[in-house]
Amino acid sequence: MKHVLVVDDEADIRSLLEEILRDEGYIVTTSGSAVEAMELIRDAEYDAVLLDIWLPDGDGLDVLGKVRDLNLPSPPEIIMISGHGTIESAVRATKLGAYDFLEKPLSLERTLLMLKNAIEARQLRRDNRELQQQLAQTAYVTGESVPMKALRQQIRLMAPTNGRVLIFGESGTGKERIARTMHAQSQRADRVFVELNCAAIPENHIESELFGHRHGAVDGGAHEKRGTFERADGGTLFLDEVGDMSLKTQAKVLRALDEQRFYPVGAHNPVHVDVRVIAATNKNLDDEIARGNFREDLFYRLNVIPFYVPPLRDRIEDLPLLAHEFLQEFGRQYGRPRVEIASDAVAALQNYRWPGNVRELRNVIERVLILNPKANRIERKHLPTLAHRELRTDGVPAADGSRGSSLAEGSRTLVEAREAYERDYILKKLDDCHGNVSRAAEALGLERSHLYRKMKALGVPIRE
Ligand SMILES: Nc1ncnc2c1ncn2[C@@H]1O[C@H](COP(=O)(O)OP(=O)(O)OP(=O)(O)O)[C@@H](O)[C@H]1O
Repeated sequence: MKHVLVVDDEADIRSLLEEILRDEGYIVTTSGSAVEAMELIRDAEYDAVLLDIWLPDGDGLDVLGKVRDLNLPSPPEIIMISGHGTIESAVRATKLGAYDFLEKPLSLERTLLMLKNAIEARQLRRDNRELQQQLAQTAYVTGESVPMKALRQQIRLMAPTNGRVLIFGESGTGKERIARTMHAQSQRADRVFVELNCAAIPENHIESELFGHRHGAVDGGAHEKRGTFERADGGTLFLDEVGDMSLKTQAKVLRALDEQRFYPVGAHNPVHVDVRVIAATNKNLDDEIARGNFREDLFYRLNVIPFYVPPLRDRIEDLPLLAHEFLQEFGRQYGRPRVEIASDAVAALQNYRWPGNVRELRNVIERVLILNPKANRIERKHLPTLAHRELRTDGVPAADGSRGSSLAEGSRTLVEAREAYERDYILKKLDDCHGNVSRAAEALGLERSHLYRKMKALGVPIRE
């Protein structure tokens, strides 16, 4: 429920507004003085303040200035109330940052509408700030291994240019993270970053997802839809799993990249856009080109600069840093900011091959925290049993010298056992189908996009 503070020297206006606003579902606090209003604003969070300009112990304008000086993390929207002869001050107040002003005698309809709009504006500002913070939080790439340092250097060089980048790497290695970091360091940082995962969308929908459609152009599509290219206008479009597009869609994407314009499905006029495209794939596109599945001209258009992200097992020295980072992230999220991880647990984690790469590590750390709510220190015994077949046998022993044993001898929960079974079964079907996800999906009785999402969630590497 939204909280409104009414500050007015006239008692009957205060009580009238209080009654009406309560009926409208607001929580209402009232005050008749400038000093008290300041105290209230300092002590509680209000969504909006209706503030009279004339107060017995001060001026509404002073209150406005003081609220601004408080630098509150989420300040209220302030609507000034002016009587005769104070309209000029009210106009000045809006210049000083008040949302708007209302004249006495108050119109009920106008007051309610303005209050609603002010509260919505505040909410939008908050959402926007949160989005910016989220973006800033994920806009860096952790890792001190040689390839990760080199990648960071490449990002720094490429980000400010408009150059297209194609990122290669197994599932979960951090390709999207790299794309977001590039966007955050680019001149488009204050514009949108739009992601489209070409593998997660059924083949016959990709075109309308990318380019949108006009009224009635798509089955069941009674309304118009803006595609990802249009939504990304001015910003960055991240095309994930770009190797999963049909040849027909590839031809359209090629044209859109060349001309920076395209035709939505069923449209007669083109839409012009200014979009930077960053693409990613976990397929070997050279092979796909040789097999006739991927257009060579599109490959060169996208691949102005190639970025290679190595799998986690090939930069296992990055694991301790990543594990600590995820521990801190989830520790904060679950109200345990001081939780630590023991070095034998880190060593055991380094002894695993991480087929699902950094995503799998992040999931494991979150799961360990949830399943051990009392542990302030994560030890080896707390780790789940990870798939035995993925333990390292490449001569890289864990710090404690162990090799080839499961991470923890503890018993599995039902969820873990089911996940392990599902993972093994999917891997077996993939083996049977020589890694072809579409055929494995058919054999398992699943939609390809559904199997794809499942593989991602279970940390099954996607190597078609
Ligand atoms: N270097 C890194 N530092 C911190 N977090 C990372 C890093 N790399 C990956 N992550 C985290 O791991 C998870 C998976 O990363 P991301 O989605 O970028 O991988 P991806 O290669 O795009 O995967 P997919 O190919 O399956 O789409 C995300 O939560 C991401 O924030």
